[in-house]
Amino acid sequence: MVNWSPPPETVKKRSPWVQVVGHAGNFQTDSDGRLLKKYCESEQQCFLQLMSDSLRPFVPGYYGVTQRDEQDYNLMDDLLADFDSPCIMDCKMGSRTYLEEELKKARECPQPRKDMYEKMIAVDPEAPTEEERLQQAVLKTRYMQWRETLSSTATLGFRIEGIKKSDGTCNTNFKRTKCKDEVVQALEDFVDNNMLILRSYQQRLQELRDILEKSDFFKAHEVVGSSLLFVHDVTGKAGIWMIDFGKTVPMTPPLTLDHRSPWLEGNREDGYLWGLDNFIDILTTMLQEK
Ligand SMILES: Nc1ncnc2c1ncn2[C@@H]1O[C@H](COP(=O)(O)OP(=O)(O)OP(=O)(O)O)[C@@H](O)[C@H]1O
Ligand SMILES: O=P(O)(O)O[C@@H]1[C@H](O)[C@H](O)[C@@H](OP(=O)(O)O)[C@H](OP(=O)(O)O)[C@H]1O
Repeated sequence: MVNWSPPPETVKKRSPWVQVVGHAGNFQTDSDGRLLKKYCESEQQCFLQLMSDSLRPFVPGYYGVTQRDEQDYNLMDDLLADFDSPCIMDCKMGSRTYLEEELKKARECPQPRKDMYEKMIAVDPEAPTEEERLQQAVLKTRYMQWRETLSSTATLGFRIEGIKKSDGTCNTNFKRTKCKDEVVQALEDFVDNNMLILRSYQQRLQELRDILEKSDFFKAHEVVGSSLLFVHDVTGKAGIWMIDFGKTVPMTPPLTLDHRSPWLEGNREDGYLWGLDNFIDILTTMLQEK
């Protein structure tokens, strides 16, 4: 028997997976270019529906639930697997980052959080109210609203959460990146002024918008806290995918959302498409000005 192995140059090197932002300890990798994310039932329900929705090309492939060390995980494609030392950006979409349900619960049973108070004063010691200062704690919804107005979430309907460059540097210090000029600067730095990459991203976002406007899944879900993951590498390859459906919840039929109308409590609008429109406009202006 002859043992054959391919010549070294044809063996594809897989870049190791890296997490840009999000909860620490939520992910594990496997050897097949797949990722395990701690099981969340609502996320599983979304993935199951997305696999037969028109949005399928814009989300990681989903392979069901798996167990490791007695913990359940949702198994999905590692979107970085086909890239060579990728640059990665996580942008949280929408004008609201907490569910209406969370607001209701916070009113019925307020649970002020000390960790969020600490995170708040680390950024702005003046931000807490007198009452919050006395309690040394803030409600989660209050913290989330504060984060929205401090960043571009409230004014543009999306915000940059983190950027990891191909040289390994990682920046998650975007809490105060709010106005258009600051967003543009961060985007220019992310693509290293490569207009071909920027054009690919603009086209991919336009394709995504076309599909979102027709998707049955999207119409029927409040999409909160979900991100777009931007990935490109030195070969010029670039892609964008929707990730994180932990707070994407179904509307009660026949209710639907347009994802552009301003949020008024009770209407459950999330501002996702409003944010995407703004994102596309920003990229278009950047390309015109070059
Ligand atoms: N399918 C994927 N392929 C590659 N990287 C991924 C994938 N899903 C998530 N990631 C990485 O993990 C990070 C966190 O992902 P995600 O938002 O799903 O986690 P989370 O813990 O639910 O976050 P949050 O704190 O916003 O709730 C992303 O920024 C990205 O770097
Ligand atoms: O980015 P920050 O400022 O660190 O704040 C976190 C961020 O808003 C996460 O999206 C949120 O998790 P969810 O989206 O799952 O609500 C988390 O809440 P948590 O601490 O309750 O997990 C916050 O602490």
